[in-house]
Amino acid sequence: MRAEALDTLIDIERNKKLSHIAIGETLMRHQFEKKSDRAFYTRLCEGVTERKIYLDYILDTYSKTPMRKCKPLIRSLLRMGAYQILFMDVRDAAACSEAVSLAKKRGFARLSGFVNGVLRTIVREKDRLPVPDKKEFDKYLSITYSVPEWLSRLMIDQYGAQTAEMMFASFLEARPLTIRTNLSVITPEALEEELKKEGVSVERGTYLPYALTISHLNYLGKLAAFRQGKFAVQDESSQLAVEVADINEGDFVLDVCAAPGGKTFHAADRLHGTGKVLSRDLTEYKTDLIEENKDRMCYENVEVQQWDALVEDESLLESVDVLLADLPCSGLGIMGRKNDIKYQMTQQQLSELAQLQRNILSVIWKYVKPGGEMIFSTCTLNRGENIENIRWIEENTPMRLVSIEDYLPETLKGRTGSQGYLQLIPGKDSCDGFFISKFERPEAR
Ligand SMILES: C[S@@+](CC[C@H](N)C(=O)[O-])C[C@H]1O[C@@H](n2cnc3c(N)ncnc32)[C@H](O)[C@@H]1O
Repeated sequence: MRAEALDTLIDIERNKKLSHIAIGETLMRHQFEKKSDRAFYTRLCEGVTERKIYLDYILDTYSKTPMRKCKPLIRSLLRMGAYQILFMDVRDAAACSEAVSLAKKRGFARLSGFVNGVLRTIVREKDRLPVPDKKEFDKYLSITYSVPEWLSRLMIDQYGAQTAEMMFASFLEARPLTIRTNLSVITPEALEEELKKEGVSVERGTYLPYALTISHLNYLGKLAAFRQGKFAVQDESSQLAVEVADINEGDFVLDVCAAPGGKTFHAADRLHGTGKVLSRDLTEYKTDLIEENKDRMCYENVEVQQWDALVEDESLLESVDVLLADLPCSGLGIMGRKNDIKYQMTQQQLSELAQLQRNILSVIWKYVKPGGEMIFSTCTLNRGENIENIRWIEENTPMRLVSIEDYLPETLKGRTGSQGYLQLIPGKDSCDGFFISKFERPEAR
């Protein structure tokens, strides 16, 4: 598994590949027989990626050559070794000797002594590792939680030092997979039973009665309940975005940025076979993802369409009961699930995404019927893309923020839901970072 992990980590770095794609490709190719091998491989690749900045800080302390100057293969080997020694339940000797043997096998015999020396020093120094100075708190957060310094500063500016640290720490914690019961075909209780029979550990969700968390599963596609569309993988934060929408039987729901369809199918579930959800996304690749999920979930009342949300569709003006505007965003709220976001996002992209949202919003609000509603949501923590954009909507469209307080679970009440929006914060809330707001189009006078 270590050899495969090494190849994957080099692939991610050299080809700038998204880690979940590189990992997924290897899992497809190798089909590890044992569940434990698959878990070891995945944990090693994900762990090294998510702790990269911290690992380099430690390795640079004990290596004469800084990591940025090492050959890619040696750098990945050292990161893998250090990760096993510091964060995994692996014998230190095995972590070192396997790294040495991989260096030799890959034609770097002359550097195997260097690899051995650095890793064995980390083993020896394990209990007195350097700790970054808290006086420069942005640097301290950046190294400790492996986030770029600009991002650390942004979160400190927007949320304060304590909350920023809580969020970054929470992103590094293991997260169970959250699912939404497809209430059209099964109850949460029956689904829980079925999953347990398939050997999966199941817990109830924190906020919603139809949310469950699952763990100890090998591969999602192997679960009959998944293949039969009895549930969808969806974080509770994202489920809350549809929970606060007033979707009634017979409604026409438009989901303008829908792939892979999480909220589309949740909305369809609410319609109980009546009305319609028009589910759109920009590219064919994305609409194919929605179609795939539609085939599995078997909703008749979902229509999938390729459409650029920036282009006005005259045929839809003032026709929609509920508009789902789950817009493209920086994804800072899901950094814990998608390790690449923190390394690939830039400050410039944050502003471009906020502007893209405004451009989309300036077109789509017109589809809402007078008296109808729009849910504007993002999976980010960046205020420029959420709170500042709800102000923009209020100033530039006739849409008016309306309270979501009555729709929120007890534990989330009193968090500005009465003003019409909710910012979920990882570490404080038991879910991803997510932003939800609700607007109504006033009735014509
Ligand atoms: C946050 S994701 C949507 C997640 C989805 N609502 C769900 O719950 O599964 C944003 C989506 O917006 C799509 N998108 C980006 N620009 C778009 C555009 N101009 N028109 C339509 N969709 C767009 C992206 O392809 C992406 O699938």
